[in-house]
Amino acid sequence: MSEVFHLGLTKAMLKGAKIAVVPGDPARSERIARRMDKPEFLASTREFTSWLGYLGNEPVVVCSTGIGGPSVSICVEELAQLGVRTFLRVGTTGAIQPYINVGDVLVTTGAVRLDGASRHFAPLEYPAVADFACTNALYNAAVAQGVTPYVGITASSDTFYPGQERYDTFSGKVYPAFQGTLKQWQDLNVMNYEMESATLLTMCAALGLKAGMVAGVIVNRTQQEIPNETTIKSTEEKVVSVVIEAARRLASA
Ligand SMILES: O=P(O)(O)O[C@H]1O[C@H](CO)[C@@H](O)[C@H]1O
Ligand SMILES: O=c1cc[nH]c(=O)[nH]1
Repeated sequence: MSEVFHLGLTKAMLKGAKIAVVPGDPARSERIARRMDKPEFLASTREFTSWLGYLGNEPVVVCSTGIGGPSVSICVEELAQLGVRTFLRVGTTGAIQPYINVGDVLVTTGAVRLDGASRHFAPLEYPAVADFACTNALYNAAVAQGVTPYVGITASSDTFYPGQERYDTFSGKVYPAFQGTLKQWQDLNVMNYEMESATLLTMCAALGLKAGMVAGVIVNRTQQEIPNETTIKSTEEKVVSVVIEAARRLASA
């Protein structure tokens, strides 16, 4: 019997896990857990698919957040109720700087709060910043695997289309408030767009939880709009390796 509203999980199922790896895509949960020891399926409800794995003696829960801030906030809140204190998001992303390539790895230090959910945890003046130890672990894990990540700011939007200034082929519309914003964030040295880090980083900082964020670049918005399936797979494998190594380092710290 679930002890939380949505996730279908209990404290006993988490075996005392203090660290969670939180991808957006539910299908990614199993792929991540299977890279750990003793992978075990826990539950699948709505967008939340949960697995448990071990890194050494340390249990680590993997739970997908689905897309966007509201569902991230539920995932984090309910995992925290079950004892989790550290959250590592591993996602895909669209780069907006011309020098960042598809396949590159990005570690987010802070997010531009283009979401709504983070405002339910702290006013807009409050920064969406990553935890230093999580960021350090993600950066060092990447370097240890021969990958030098870009480190910096991510624009985190509630919408994939207008909020990331995609003039979709159906309507051709982007609401005026978002017209010109891709160029604006480029000029302000923002690395990329994704959809969860603003909520994750704001709520974790505000609630006294730790959070970090790593993403693999699957498109560069200055070059193309549609990602290549093979590239998505290889990029995902790369960032999954990084997040698992980072979790291992945090677990043994
Ligand atoms: O690959 P995930 O983790 O889902 O992350 C990115 O992909 C989704 C959009 O396609 C959004 O969730 C965005 O943040
Ligand atoms: O461009 C992109 C690619 C992945 N995820 C996003 O949110 N945006």
